[in-house]
Amino acid sequence: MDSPSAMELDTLLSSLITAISALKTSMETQGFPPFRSDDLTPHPLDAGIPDPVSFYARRAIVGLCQQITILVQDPAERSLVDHFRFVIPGCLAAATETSPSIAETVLAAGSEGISLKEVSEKTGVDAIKLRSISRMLANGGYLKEVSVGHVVPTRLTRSLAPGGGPVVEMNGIIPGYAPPATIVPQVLHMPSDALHPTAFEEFFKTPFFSWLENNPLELKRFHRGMTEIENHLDKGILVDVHLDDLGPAITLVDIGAGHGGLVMQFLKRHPGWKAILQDRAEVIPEARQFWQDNMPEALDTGRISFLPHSFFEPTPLPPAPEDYPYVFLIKAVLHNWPDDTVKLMLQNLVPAAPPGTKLLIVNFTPSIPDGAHSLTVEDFFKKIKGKSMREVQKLSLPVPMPLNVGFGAGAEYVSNIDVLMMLLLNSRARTTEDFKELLESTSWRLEGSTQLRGASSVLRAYRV
Ligand SMILES: C[S@@+](CC[C@H](N)C(=O)[O-])C[C@H]1O[C@@H](n2cnc3c(N)ncnc32)[C@H](O)[C@@H]1O
Repeated sequence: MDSPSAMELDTLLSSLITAISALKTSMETQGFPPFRSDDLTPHPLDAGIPDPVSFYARRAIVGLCQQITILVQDPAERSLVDHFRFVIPGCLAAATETSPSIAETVLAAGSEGISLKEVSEKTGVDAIKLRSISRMLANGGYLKEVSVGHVVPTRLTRSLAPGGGPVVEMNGIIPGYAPPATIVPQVLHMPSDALHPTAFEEFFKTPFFSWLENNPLELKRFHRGMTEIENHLDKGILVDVHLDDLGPAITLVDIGAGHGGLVMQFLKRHPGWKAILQDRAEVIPEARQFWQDNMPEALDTGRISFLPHSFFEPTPLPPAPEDYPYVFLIKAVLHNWPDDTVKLMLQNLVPAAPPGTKLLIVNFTPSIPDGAHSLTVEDFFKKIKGKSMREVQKLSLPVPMPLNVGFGAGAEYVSNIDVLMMLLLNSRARTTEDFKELLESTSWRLEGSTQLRGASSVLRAYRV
């Protein structure tokens, strides 16, 4: 008879085979080429929005592979490997920061590859350091050492080369966001609220956003990195958020709107809608210019207007016209603030929100454990096969067994952001349960949440 641990491994393996075969079938149906680690051209699944089966199959494969790793590896070795993970960002920064960078030099060499000696000459990186760094990069799949001292690029090398993804820009601000992690034990007992210093403040003696404002170079890279993250990890927001049921005539009020790029897409999709973009006064001229450049007719017809106002103060909005009720939208803002501040922000909308007013929150949302269920990976892929994302959203399926909560490592990025927000801002990535509590304490009720193909979800609430 199988021992219990052998059975667990068997279940993981058969689930993995199911997920891989779902991915392969989906790719073949769409005429996509197979993945190849030496393919230097972007794969169609890495660009655009993947179909639902491919999206979930990739998540399941990553999650299951990690579960297999942690099941079979010596726990002491596993934890020691995790302990040393802080060396990885250093190597990623090393691969991107010189000019030319290690990554672009290896990528430019093409499939023939290049000797580390040549990479060292071209980039100016010390040959001995380069060897260690490149071996670490090879462990992560960012390049491959095919013979001693000779490396070839892989399909991941591009992600570290200029224009390849968010990491190239984000590496620039490591000196800001990595050091606070070193003092976590010293801040563990401090409350995570607006009244107490963050790990960042304990380390740098200044709040994170002030530090950014005082470091214009980092600030520039931070904003570029944010845009890249949205382009790469939250591609699903526009296509997967469906708001038709809100009615043909509403006034969307975007709180902390930035330029209001998503609102612009919504106004294009819903010709009867108007919108108000609220942000700090200094952001409004840029936002107005963005609309002037991209949708000037919305300015001319008054469909878009701007409200310079801090969300820390009660809204100055007059009651909405009856035929154009307000629908509030808060996108990619709340994860920057601790709970007490978020409560204040939600409370500040109430004066302009008669009972029934809708509120949409688009944010990173870590999963919570599903209730008891028996849905397996095999059932999951059978149920979503051939379905559109909208149909999949309506099925509201739990994460299939034996995957860990939220597909585990399949959605690891959200856990990274959760901890980063703790370190920098005494905040967190909030689950639906967290939001339920915050909303209920501020005259709102959570109606439900919808998963998107990306790192975010959309939560719907209404004013009670
Ligand atoms: C991470 S950005 C998100 C922008 C936009 N919602 C998006 O998804 O692209 C956070 C936004 O909050 C705004 N913000 C920060 N403090 C604010 C305040 N006190 N009142 C209003 N907006 C504020 C910032 O100016 C910025 O536009």
